[in-house]
Amino acid sequence: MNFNDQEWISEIEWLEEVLGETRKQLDENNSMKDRLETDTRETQKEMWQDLGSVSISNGLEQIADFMSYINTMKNQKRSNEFAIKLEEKFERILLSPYFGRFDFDEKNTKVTEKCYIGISNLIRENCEFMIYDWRAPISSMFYDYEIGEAQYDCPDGIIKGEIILKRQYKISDGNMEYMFDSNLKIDDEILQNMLSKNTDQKMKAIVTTIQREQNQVIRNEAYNHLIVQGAAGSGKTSVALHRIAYLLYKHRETITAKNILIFSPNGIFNDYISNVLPQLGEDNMSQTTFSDYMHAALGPAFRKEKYSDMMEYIFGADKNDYYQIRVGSIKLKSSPEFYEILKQYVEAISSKDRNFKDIVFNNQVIISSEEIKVLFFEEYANLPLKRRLQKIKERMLFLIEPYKKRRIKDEAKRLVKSSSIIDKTELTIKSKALVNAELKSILDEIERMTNCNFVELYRNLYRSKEYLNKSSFESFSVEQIKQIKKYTIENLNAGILYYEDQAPLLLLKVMLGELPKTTDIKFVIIDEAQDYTAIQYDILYHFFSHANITILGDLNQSINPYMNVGDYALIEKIFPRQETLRITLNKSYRSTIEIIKFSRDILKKSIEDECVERSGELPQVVSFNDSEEIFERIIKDVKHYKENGYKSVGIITKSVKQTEYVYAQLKDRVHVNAIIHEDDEYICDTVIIPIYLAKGLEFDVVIIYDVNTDNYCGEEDRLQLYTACTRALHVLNLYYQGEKTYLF
Ligand SMILES: Nc1ncnc2c1ncn2[C@@H]1O[C@H](COP(=O)(O)OP(=O)(O)OP(=O)(O)O)[C@@H](O)[C@H]1O
Repeated sequence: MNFNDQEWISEIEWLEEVLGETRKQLDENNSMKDRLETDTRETQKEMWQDLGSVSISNGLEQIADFMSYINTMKNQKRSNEFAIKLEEKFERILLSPYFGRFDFDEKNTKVTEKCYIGISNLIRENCEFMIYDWRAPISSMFYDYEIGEAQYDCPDGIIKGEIILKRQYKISDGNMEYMFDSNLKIDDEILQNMLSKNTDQKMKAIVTTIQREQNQVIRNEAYNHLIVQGAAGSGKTSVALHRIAYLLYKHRETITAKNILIFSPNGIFNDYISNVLPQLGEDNMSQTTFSDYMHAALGPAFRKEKYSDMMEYIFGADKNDYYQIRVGSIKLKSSPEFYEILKQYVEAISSKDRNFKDIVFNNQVIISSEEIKVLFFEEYANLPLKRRLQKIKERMLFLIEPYKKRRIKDEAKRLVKSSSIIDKTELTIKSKALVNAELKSILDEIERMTNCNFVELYRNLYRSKEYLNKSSFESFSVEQIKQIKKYTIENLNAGILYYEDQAPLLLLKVMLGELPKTTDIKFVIIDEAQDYTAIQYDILYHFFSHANITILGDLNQSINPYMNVGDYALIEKIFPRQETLRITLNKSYRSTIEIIKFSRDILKKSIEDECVERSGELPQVVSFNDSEEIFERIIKDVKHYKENGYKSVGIITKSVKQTEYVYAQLKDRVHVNAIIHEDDEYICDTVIIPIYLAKGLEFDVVIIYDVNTDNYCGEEDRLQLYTACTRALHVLNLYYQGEKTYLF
């Protein structure tokens, strides 16, 4: 759209006014910061001068003075940190103060408000908003409405009116590059422009082009928990991070970034997303992986396998008999049936009579078996088993105590009479020792009745005939179940906890009441949600039942064929239904139409999802005579694409083993990097990487190494291949030698 001179001039004037106001506020802030720094130095100096004359006589008074200095310095530090944050904010505004504007006629008022939208608020002394933060209630209309009737929700209620103008800007280094009116939704032109760029850095903020359906997720607070299913590239991770920024703004009085925790697939991904919140002017939230969180909760016992080691085993190990048992074990323990059985098992052991016996000491019944049963089955029935048994044990020991004391006294008298002990300490030690020996069998009995050893209970599950049998697991043969049970017991005996046993053991601990809930985390984000099992969700819900949980995933990207959620209905059984909303994001933003179409064909199901109309090269599937020919082609490709301005090239393999092999072949012939550990740094360059570490990432160019029948041989490889293809923004090439996989 062309602007007449007057319109352009008034926009430039407004930009100057905004920049001028920002500079003024920046100067004021800087003067205040200087003053604060001087004050802090002065306080320190004064304190050391005063402390230099410490004396014993006025000690207390000086402690009070000292505390007062410390408090003053703490306040000065806080004010200083605040001033630094403000300085950063003003500097950000000077570079690009706003990216959008809409003019809003509020109903029943005669005023039209020009709302400029940027990363942060800019407010004049007279309280006029020169820029609204994109997260302010009024700003939601920028994302939700086109020209015409509009409304927004604010603390005073719903405000209705009409949007009469919508405009977008590109301002860099304080200069207006362009602006245009967008009468419809946030204009595809800007979006297309953003999406067609090459990735030259970690993940970026999308605040200027957030789409309406994405905005619904970012700002949704009507439900405690959200489950977001979104196609590959539909912006789930971006939405998750912008939601965090939104929550930090909305609840700034009560929460900080420390109260938000994101569960992501691995350290590479954590690194990849680490720039988004700082770009939005916020501190990064706490980040973890389920594996790390679980390992900490399980404690130091056992050699615990890492998630990536399990994945490597699944994709890289020889498929011998042992492999079949291991994979069977992973499948069985990740199944919804196993989850149900584990719950039934806990229910059963929690209500099983533990053969309670009378506690008799010195011919006196201290607590009868009937009384213990009343405690166990009635009085403490609402507590989880571990806590119930602990309380019963404490009660028994409490009841024994007076009898024990009396016996010690009697024994001491007897010793005085019958022996030559006169030393009081020796007498106490001896009489206590004698009574403790008498009590040994009783204490052993109490221990037997109240002991709750999780590992033993977990092991017993595999020893029992009742729980794990053919009738519960139709897709497993009797022999397979027998082998899995034996294999599990052997590993537990050897002190090894394979990844598939870790969540069940942890859930057992959780259900029996061993682990407390986490209360300082108020918002939890679970990304790549398809890769969690029902047991893992139950654990997360237990730990974070006080928090709001947002779950984002794509069932079509379940890269672990044996360990995944399978269906969100399972999660809805764990999270209270009335508090949980399921949302779908069905527009893809990442890839060209050609890549999206090619990838969707791999899924072999009809998908109605939309995509941004951006065209590029057709994906190439090329056959070669041997690996060496593939390597030569990859070398040519890397050079070609780099020369043509593409920044990131992902050479995706099946496993770490294959990544290492390809890297060894290429490293001296072309500039490449290899990512092989889950905690490696994200590299925006040419990288060779296994699929399971590449999930969530994206590359300008994706080359999938050797899509032959050896590497992609069965249905269990379909979703991996889909995930690999959908990592590409602009170019996708698939190379193979031998026979091409039948999957596409
Ligand atoms: N509204 C938007 N405006 C601009 N870019 C967007 C928008 N939404 C998503 N994108 C871009 O699309 C790409 C994919 O986004 P993101 O990684 O968040 O999607 P995802 O659903 O998590 O992907 P996947 O599940 O396939 O890993 C990113 O480059 C992101 O910047």
